[in-house]
Amino acid sequence: MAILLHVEVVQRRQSRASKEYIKDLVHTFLANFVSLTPGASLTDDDFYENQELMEHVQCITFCDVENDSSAVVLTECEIKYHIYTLDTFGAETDTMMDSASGEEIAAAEVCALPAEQFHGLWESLVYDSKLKEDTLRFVETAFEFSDRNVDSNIISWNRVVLLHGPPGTGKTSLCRALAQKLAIRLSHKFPRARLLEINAHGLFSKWFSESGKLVAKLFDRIREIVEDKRLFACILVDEIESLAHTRRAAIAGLEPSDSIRAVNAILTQLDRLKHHPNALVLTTSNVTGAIDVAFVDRADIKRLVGPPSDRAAYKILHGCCCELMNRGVVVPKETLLTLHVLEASRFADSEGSRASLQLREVAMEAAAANMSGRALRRLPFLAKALHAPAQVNLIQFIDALNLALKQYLSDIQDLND
Ligand SMILES: Nc1ncnc2c1ncn2[C@@H]1O[C@H](COP(=O)(O)OP(=O)(O)OP(=O)(O)O)[C@@H](O)[C@H]1O
Repeated sequence: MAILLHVEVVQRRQSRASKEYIKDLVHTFLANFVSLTPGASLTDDDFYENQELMEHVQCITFCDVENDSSAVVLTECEIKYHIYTLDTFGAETDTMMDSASGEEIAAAEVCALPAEQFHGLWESLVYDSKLKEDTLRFVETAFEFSDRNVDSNIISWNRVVLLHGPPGTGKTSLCRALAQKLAIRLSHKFPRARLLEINAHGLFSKWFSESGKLVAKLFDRIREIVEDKRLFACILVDEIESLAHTRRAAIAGLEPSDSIRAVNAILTQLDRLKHHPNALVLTTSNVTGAIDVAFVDRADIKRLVGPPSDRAAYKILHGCCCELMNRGVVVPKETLLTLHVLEASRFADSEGSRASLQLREVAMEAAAANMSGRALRRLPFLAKALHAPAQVNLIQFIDALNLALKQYLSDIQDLND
């Protein structure tokens, strides 16, 4: 069976060419390649000699659902093209006024998709399990069921996703990346797409005398958006546990009891969205135990998102080092081996593998300490700022990464003591 390869093509905003024309252009260009690596992208640097591509295309990314890293042979692939432009306007904050206190609350952020700010986010997230692919497939299946009018009384699905796990493991980023990916993949059905991020923590971190009304107003606005059946709407509720926290505080008499009503209103309103086949609810939580059982039950897919394993940590640090070499921060540009190549050589020590093996040591130590993806991505910055000479080569930089990691672990230890 042929491998399905999705080729995502970002068309330049100023290009007026038709999608069909861009598709032919890219297809002809790809005939120059024998194999491609899923997750890889081609930009100006890779096709600057092709005038037509330069004029119309900003970036070409390859993704296949089965395989996230090893190369695929083009003649064995069925290629699906997705041609789109990126929205550059950024997010718009939807504010609401609590008329009793006069305080203004940022209730939601709305942004048109696919957005420039989320470009490449999907590819930058590294997980060992098939978390990204599974989540994407789940949502695609939910939309297929809706398309085929599968009776939801017989097979129930709500188009609600819950990602939970420790802070900094990429839950919010994954939700945003998923929304962007779906906006691209489902554009034949939904030519327009929006991401609405509800600030649950902001709405409930403090009691506003009119929380109930604010929730109602917020969902009036969301309903207005989802009424457009040709628009795909992703509603992201970060830190959903803050709803449960408010409920508990109200029951304990620490908050006015009508705050329970406001929280219940959010849950009911989220529930109602399931009647809109163009709406998807994405939620995240740092603490699974504290989430409302009523809510957990509604989510079709609940996935634990943990800190990167040593393999994922290596991939993340590998990507960081390559970026710094590409930008001339670490010079000269040298080859860092991928994990596949290291494994194939059984981690044999040689001139060409030394830097990679040292980087792997750092990755293994970071993973053993359960370092979050967020902390890991910050490590190269700390290494350059505090532990590297002004002119730094790759081996020196990996030494600096090691020192930065040691410092991080000792700072964490001090905090825990
Ligand atoms: N597995 C990962 N692969 C690559 N990058 C990661 C990974 N996990 C986290 N990051 C990076 O860490 C940063 C923080 O991620 P994000 O805010 O999405 O995490 P979170 O789990 O939602 O955190 P919180 O619960 O504290 O809000 C992002 O820049 C993201 O790119």
